[in-house]
Amino acid sequence: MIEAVGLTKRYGDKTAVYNLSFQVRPGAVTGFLGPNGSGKSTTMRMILGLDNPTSGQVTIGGYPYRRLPNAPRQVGALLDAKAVHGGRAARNHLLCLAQLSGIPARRVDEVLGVVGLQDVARKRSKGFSLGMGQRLGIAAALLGDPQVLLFDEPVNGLDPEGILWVRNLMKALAAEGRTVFVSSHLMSEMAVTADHLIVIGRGQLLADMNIKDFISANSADFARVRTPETDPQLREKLSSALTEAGAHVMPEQDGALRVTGLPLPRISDIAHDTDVRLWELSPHQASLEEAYMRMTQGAVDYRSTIDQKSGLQQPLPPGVQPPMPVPGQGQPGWYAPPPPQQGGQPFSMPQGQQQMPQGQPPAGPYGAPGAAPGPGAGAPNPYAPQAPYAPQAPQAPQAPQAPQAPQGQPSAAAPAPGAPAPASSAPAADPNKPEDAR
Ligand SMILES: Nc1ncnc2c1ncn2[C@@H]1O[C@H](COP(=O)(O)OP(=O)(O)OP(=O)(O)O)[C@@H](O)[C@H]1O
Repeated sequence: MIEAVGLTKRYGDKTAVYNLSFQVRPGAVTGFLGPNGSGKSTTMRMILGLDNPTSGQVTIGGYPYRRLPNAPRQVGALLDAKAVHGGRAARNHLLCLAQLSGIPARRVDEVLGVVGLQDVARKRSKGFSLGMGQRLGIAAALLGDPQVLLFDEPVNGLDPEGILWVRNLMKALAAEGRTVFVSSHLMSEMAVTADHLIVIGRGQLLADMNIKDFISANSADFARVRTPETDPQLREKLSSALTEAGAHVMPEQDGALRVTGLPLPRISDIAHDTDVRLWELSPHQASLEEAYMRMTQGAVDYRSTIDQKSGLQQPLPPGVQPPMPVPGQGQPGWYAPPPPQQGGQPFSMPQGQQQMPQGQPPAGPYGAPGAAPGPGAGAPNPYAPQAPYAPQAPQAPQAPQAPQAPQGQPSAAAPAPGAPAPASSAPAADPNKPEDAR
């Protein structure tokens, strides 16, 4: 188990992590989420002894990483896939790591097979693609057959087959009782991989809960209502009647209406009373992405602006409307708060219609996709069936409270021997400036 207590890290004036306390338990995949610059990599570096906390502590199995007996056999990590000697062949890179940790050489061939790199084992890693580099980093993490594994953005650059493989790998490792802590910005992937979530924003804990609880706590169910396309006036008529009855109604791109704040039977009654026929009236649950966006919207530091293309844009032809926002694509305002709802959820999802799948770890050990038979490639390749996942629309954001400005001294990074290299850094900001809110 990984346990952080009051973990704080400051780089000069910049507070990267503030007073984080959480536990990452064995036997589950724990997703580590947060916007860019929220402190995920910094936290992982502190877990691995690559950075010293300014205050607080983090332990693995009760020990700080640097005091862990034979740490590389107990903890494996992928922090930065580029942190390899590019002139060294993949196999030699792993052999060096193995020798440093007293791991037998045959294990190197095993992990090369597991990640599907056996055919390029003797090639220099500087010629590797991003995805091949990720696979090599994962191989290094698995080398010591550790009980605790940390992965920072492991699916970066992987092809769809590789993403599926990593998903199954994480689940299989957790099913074997290991502690698996994985950061990612790919919400759809996290939704089908993680059992538990730790979410941070601006270095502070925003949520530490089961993934299903996270979605229900941060999103509202909604109804999709579709009126006959042949008569657009019916849509307007129903929309006004629903709004009058207290619903929040948003048009969707395909002509349907997204309705929150009223139970399904009430929507049906209103449609009947206003003499509007319905082509669809269906219950929906928000996705992890929508729940995440809602929770973290107030903690996003780096936000894009609309490209005005000043002087470059052709005016729209007469009668042509600008495109509508698409749910889940993050347009400003899409996650705006809906009006208050009475009694919480407008309606509940019927049993068996929950869209968040639970982890379904493959029965056997993990294997790489497309791994040709070779040294150590004997592991079966479990493409476990995946539960369906249908992203739906977002709801209201809740701005997290701005952290207090903690007092403390910056401390220098000090990599531990045999541990992965730290991730890159960015310019510091003044934590006491109002716009930084730290
Ligand atoms: N060595 C460093 N010196 C100064 N500031 C740093 C250093 N490392 C990280 N930071 C700052 O700490 C904050 C957290 O960075 P960190 O890399 O941990 O975020 P992250 O959540 O991993 O981001 P991303 O999702 O973009 O990878 C950022 O504002 C970053 O600029």
